[in-house]
Amino acid sequence: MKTIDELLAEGVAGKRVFVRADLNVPLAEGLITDDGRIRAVLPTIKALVAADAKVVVASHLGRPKGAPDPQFSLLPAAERLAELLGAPVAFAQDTVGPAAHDAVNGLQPGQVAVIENLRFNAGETAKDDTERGEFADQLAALADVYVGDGFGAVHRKHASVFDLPARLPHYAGYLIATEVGVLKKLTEDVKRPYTVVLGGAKVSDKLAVIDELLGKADRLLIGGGMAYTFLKAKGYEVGISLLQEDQIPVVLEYMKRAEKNGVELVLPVDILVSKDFPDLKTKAPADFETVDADRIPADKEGLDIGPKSRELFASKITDAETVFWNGPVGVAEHPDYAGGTTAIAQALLDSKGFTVVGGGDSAAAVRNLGFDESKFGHISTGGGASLEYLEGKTLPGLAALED
Ligand SMILES: Nc1ncnc2c1ncn2[C@@H]1O[C@H](COP(=O)(O)OP(=O)(O)OP(=O)(O)O)[C@@H](O)[C@H]1O
Ligand SMILES: O=C(O)[C@H](O)COP(=O)(O)O
Repeated sequence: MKTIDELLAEGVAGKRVFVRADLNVPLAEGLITDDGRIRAVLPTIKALVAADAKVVVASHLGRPKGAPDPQFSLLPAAERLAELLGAPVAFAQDTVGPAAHDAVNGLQPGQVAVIENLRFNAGETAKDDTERGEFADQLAALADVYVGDGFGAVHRKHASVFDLPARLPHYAGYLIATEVGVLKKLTEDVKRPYTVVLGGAKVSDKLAVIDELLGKADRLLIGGGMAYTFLKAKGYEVGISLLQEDQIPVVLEYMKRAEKNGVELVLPVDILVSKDFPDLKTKAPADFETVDADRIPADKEGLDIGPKSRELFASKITDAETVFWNGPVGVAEHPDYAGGTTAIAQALLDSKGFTVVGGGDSAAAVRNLGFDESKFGHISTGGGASLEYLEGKTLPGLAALED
């Protein structure tokens, strides 16, 4: 894999460099609640600016359905990027149309433009190779060189991640190089006990990862939206909690295999439940109660792990030599449901081992809850991406950067 240092050594002045970043930041009413993913790509952008490249930054944001959708505009991210760079950033209101071409053609060496959300185009995420390829051709027309630095999206076989680098000279940016360097440590010679904590809301994406982790981790702690499919598989009522009903047979097989392999599979023993999902805008106090995990009322949903679970999970984290954590264990954006996630973050800090936090929302939760990110071994910008890397899968966005 060629790195950006090689590109800089070859000389990039006046060239149009396409930087595929992951600027998929959490937003509340159009305001960025955590800019960690933007800050993470700054070293690459700054180096290209200093080398007098014309820098074209592209990313997805959220999951729009292949057409423009104002709530997913990248404009707030472009504005924050300008603030962080301390320099103007041009913003194109389309991705490969006339506005994008105008913005790129208007760049002077050392200037930066951001093009609109890649997923406003169906070609970006298309399953069909030809459709994705056609969109990649349109993106390629905007640049001379490709730098892949959107680590959070390298597990996606998308046009800008997988097909575009095949069409341009391609290099890995500093963020990807750092992320891969750290995560590699967790795939080679991992120190034991090795605890993995899984939470979050992308349940169907992340359940599959457990398959591999059952052969690698010593302890698997399941919280967040993922826990309810396991509790349901145990025969418990889960009310209106997040549930992946079709995955129950898979989860039952995981539970059997964990026992056979001697992997401790730890589920919450108590849950904070409510009739309503909390209001994340007003953060108005929630109406919740704490119940044992086998006593979730049929009309309520689980929104955080309870105090007994926090203690149980912490005990499996603090004496581990290696800890990987992806996904808030509750709806941590709301103060009433942030207690579980706070307890997990604190347990990682109390652990004597090497700790890695992975994921956009997990990293945001850690920072927004007031933890000092420098105290963790590594905070990865990728949740799904880091999990799939740990699974040992070939990630399309990394494979595409190989020569
Ligand atoms: N019990 C729950 N019910 C509903 N949502 C939950 C629950 N627990 C956690 N969540 C939500 O999960 C979301 C984060 O999940 P997600 O899987 O996206 O994690 P992530 O760290 O961002 O990883 P990635 O980078 O892959 O997106 C948060 O918005 C949080 O509110
Ligand atoms: O948040 C993430 O994990 C990345 O930005 C990828 O987003 P996606 O899961 O919508 O592809």
